[in-house]
Amino acid sequence: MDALPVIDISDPAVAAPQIEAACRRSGFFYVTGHGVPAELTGRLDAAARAFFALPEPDKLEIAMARGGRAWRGFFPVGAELTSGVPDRKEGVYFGTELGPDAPQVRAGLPLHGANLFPRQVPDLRPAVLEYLDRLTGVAQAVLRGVALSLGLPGDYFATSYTADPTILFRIFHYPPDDPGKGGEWGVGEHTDYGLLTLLLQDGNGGLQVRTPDGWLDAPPIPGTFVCNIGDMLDRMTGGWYRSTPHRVRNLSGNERLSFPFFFDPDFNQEVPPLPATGHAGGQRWDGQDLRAFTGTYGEYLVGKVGKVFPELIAETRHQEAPNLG
Ligand SMILES: O=C(O)CCC(=O)C(=O)O
Ligand SMILES: [Fe+2]
Repeated sequence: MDALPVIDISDPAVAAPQIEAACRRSGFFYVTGHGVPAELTGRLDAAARAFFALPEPDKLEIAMARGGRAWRGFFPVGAELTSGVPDRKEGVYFGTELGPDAPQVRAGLPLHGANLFPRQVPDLRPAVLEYLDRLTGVAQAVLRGVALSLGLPGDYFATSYTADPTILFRIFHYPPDDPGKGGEWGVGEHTDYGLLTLLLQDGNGGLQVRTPDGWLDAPPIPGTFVCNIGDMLDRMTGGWYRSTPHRVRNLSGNERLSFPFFFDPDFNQEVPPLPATGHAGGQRWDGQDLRAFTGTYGEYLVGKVGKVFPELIAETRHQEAPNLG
């Protein structure tokens, strides 16, 4: 199979047929024409590198346990499980910045709240918050193209499922491979949960995508984001657009950083099939039937995240959160 396509999203109507082809074929494509300045991504990268270079006790000052049910903060290498196996990566979890008076926080919704930022690297906070803002615009533009590609009005998502989107953002650090350990996975094979992921990766590479023809590298292309569709878009299109398995292994010998931005449906909304996209999908990679699930996106997400961080879900249960799947 050929390399993944590069799609200019500056005019979503022009991009729409290319998006359709990419989503049908591999579910992955590179996004260009997004307008996010290199100055901002450079600032974000520099601040993130400064954070991961701190001694572990400094990083643990913003440990996820401090984030409580908002599920924000730092986790060390080995603390996150993909498909039941610990990943060779460390990272920081962020999301939409909400203060204690936000209605979602008052209502005790899991995954909502204030971010944790390191005091030692003051540049990280403004870079992350600015980045979340810019990437929200990019995601809405891509979804405009997705809507048009499905024969829906361009603002279909922006006026419904993503009028109040669920936004999660992570910064991952993949240490160089330890040759003695035989090529551990930074992230094991998985699909993403929501609508769209926009991934900024540094120059080291290591992301692989499972296509019908086998595993394909998604090498870094400067100035682009890697975009892939998640399980909710797969479900909404009845499998017409595929949420594709992918994984990461850092064999570069360098410190790899990546910055996945997850753009997902409204936490409180159910996610039924889209109108008039009655295409037949085939059997999914892991045999899971995405249509079997009923409930809100938030319920789906909390159930999924609990498998990745078993301790956190236990803590959230302890606090008697509603609606845990
Ligand atoms: O780090 C990467 O390149 C990909 C990360 C990823 O797939 C994820 O966080 O879902
Ligand atoms: Fe992923």
